[in-house]
Amino acid sequence: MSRKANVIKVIIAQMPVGHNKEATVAHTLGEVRKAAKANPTAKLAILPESFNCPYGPEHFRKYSESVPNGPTCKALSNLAKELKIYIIGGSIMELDDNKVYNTSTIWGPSGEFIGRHRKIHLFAVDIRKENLGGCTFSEFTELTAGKDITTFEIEGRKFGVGVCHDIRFDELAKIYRMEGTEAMIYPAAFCVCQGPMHLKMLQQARAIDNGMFVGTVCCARDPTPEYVAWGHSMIVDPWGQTIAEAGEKEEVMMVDFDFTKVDEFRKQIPIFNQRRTDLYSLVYKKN
Ligand SMILES: O=C(O)CCC(=O)C(=O)O
Repeated sequence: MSRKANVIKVIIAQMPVGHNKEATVAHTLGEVRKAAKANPTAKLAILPESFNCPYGPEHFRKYSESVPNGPTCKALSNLAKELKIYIIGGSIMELDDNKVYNTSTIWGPSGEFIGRHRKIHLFAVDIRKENLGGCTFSEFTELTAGKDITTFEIEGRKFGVGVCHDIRFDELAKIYRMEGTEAMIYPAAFCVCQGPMHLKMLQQARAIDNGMFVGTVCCARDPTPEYVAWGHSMIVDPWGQTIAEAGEKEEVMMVDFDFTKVDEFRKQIPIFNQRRTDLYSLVYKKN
């Protein structure tokens, strides 16, 4: 068996999303290119949720395209090949058989399509909170939910992918843990209401529950649309410590995922093996 990497350097690209899809994609991928050239040891780049489409149900179908052969996918594939890195392409709106999915695509260093994660838990809330402005939003009118979990490996370390609201479901993260995942990545678009309340705590909870890295890569703040993104992309280590956090604006961070922390946490706090599976169980009903 090949040796597992101890540290994997990752580019976290918190980017703004405009109304001109081509221009947004070109800008985002250009910033990733700059970061990768300045940091040639980076192995993976991650983009935000809905990174080429303003986050609102009225836009989803209009901006949707086919996976893996649409124009945004081609651009992601070409960039991965040019830079010889892995890319988790945030998410885009995928059109398939007249249905629209919120889909994260994953690309390998030869530009190959490794897989897709269709957001499993569609987002719908109606929150009223003094001082935070509240949030009423639903993806259910426009989107279809995915059914499958998605993992892939870089140098012997297993990454799992969810999309934004998927992070609220501890069962899903546990299933990924049962599949051997060591880092969960959630391209996200938390807004200014739930972001400050929950984003960090959710990441810490999923990380400590499962002894794994948990990363969110979010859209940068644009105060003009109805849905105002919180920004604050963040990487939390298996011990629940925040090792990187962006502000609210466009920002590219370089983050070392030191996987020896996963090994240490799992050895020193062996809760996964202490589960009372004689008393309870969690089952992934694979389709
Ligand atoms: O779960 C939340 O509060 C936010 C989720 C979200 O913004 C999304 O799924 O895009």
